[in-house]
Amino acid sequence: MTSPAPTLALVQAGRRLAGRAVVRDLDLELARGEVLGLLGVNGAGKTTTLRMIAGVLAPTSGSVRLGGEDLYEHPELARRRIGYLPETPPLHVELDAEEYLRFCARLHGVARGAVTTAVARAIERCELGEMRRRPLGTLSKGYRQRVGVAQAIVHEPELIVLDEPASGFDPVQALRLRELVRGLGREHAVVLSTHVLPDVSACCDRVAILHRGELRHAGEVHASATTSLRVGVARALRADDWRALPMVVAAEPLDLGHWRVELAPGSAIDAFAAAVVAHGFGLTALGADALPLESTFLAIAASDAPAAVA
Ligand SMILES: Nc1ncnc2c1ncn2[C@@H]1O[C@H](COP(=O)(O)OP(=O)(O)OP(=O)(O)O)[C@@H](O)[C@H]1O
Repeated sequence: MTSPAPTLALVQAGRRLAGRAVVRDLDLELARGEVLGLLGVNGAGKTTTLRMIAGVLAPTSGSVRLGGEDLYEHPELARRRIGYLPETPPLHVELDAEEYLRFCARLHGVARGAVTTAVARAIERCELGEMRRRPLGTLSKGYRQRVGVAQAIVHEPELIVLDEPASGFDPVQALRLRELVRGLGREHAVVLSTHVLPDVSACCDRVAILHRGELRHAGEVHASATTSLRVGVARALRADDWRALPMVVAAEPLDLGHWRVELAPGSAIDAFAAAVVAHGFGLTALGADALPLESTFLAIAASDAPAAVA
């Protein structure tokens, strides 16, 4: 039996703009139930990639496939089965959120009788209830962005593509957005471009890092998180003190009372915590260290040497 085609597949996809190869030879796959974070410095090619994935920009080489079907041989797929939040949401300022979302739902092929329920669900998920009757032109940037997310999900698409969705959000809204994206990722395939590394750690299963139009890194967000920990201790320690714990392969101080500790692959975190306590270090905090993603990103951003694709 052949396995089903992934929700999204980029096969050697590339795009030239103004005579220049802006994105080259991208190979990526994404299944329903996964959230992919697309990272890259300004100009890396994220928006161009998202536009190809969303079906609004044709690749000039390779292909983009939705459930195994070429998006450019079947352009109607994008309208019904993909939801896209571009950098600037295409809002009709004179409409209110409810009217606009009804319009979007119909445009994306939601049956007339199902529109009211679909719009109510999108309004609830994006917490737009209080604002649903206000003309879009009078909403704050954060609320307009929420309406932009709502139009991308109102038709329950298989694939949701979000370009910088947290742009204009205050910190509370940004945290809520993380929860929303995680929730969407349980039922859909989600691609999210962002500059915010903690957003990727918090709500993505996988990460792809673009640099100068090439995929420089692709892998699991949490693949190495269990071996790199941020540990708080009450006792003043030297790096050598950590050698007493058999599972520790490296330790470096971060600030007074905090260490980054690398564990040998396969080490159990509860055994490590027990050892820290048994040695009387005075454990005050223990958490996953976000550094692997951050250091990978910074190394790629700083260097033009090709890096491994995991
Ligand atoms: N229409 C266009 N014509 C020519 N070049 C373009 C066009 N659109 C984008 N580019 C170039 O392609 C490259 C990638 O742009 P893109 O917007 O995809 O990057 P990005 O990673 O999304 O950047 P940012 O984080 O700043 O939004 C940039 O060098 C940009 O100048």
